[in-house]
Amino acid sequence: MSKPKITFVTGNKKKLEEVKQILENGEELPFELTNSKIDLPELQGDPFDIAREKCILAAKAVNGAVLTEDTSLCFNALNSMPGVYIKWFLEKCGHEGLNKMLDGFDDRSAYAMTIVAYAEGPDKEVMLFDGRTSGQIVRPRGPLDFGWDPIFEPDEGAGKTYAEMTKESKNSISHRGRSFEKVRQFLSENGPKS
Ligand SMILES: O=P(O)(O)OP(=O)(O)OP(=O)(O)OC[C@H]1O[C@@H](n2cnc3c(O)ncnc32)[C@H](O)[C@@H]1O
Ligand SMILES: [Mg+2]
Repeated sequence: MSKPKITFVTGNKKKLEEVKQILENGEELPFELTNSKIDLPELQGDPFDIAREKCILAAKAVNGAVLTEDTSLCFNALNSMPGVYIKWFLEKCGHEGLNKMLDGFDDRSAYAMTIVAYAEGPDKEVMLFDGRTSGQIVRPRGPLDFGWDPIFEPDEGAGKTYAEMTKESKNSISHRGRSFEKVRQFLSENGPKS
């Protein structure tokens, strides 16, 4: 019997790579994860409201079970900004600009947060799963191929930035790893039935 499908809707291929690794690591999943590259609108406001709205749009577009996720990078000295707007700050200001934003402060601490949203279909209840990792904003170190990884040094990363860590190490302590572990637990009991 074929497994029920869940579509992970994201326009970001690095996210997709990590999510596949996180979910494929460990016990076999009772569903098949497929991907759709629909670029969903970047909504504004409270991160949990954004995650919920994005998932509703994705479930309508796919007309089936979907996962979506939103990732924020929150600077404590700036009362959690840029937060959900990190995509635009990174694009416009770069790693150096993000660092400079904190140069007037003693506190360079930050946290990364992923909120995953799941809906079994359009008009179904949306479930949210969050994961957080605390760290420091540092001058860029390591490969430049995924977003702000080179400037985020997690407190549990033995002094390495996310970019300097292996994928396995990053996933084991990351905002995304933590949120998708909750998703795995939930879906192994409550996932779609074929
Ligand atoms: O289609 P979606 O899933 O929304 O993909 P996106 O790239 O638009 O992603 P977000 O809206 O969640 O914006 C988050 C920004 O942070 C970046 N990002 C997300 N996760 C990251 C991670 O684990 N490490 C570094 N950068 C990350 C990502 O490239 C974006 O610039
Ligand atoms: Mg986005």
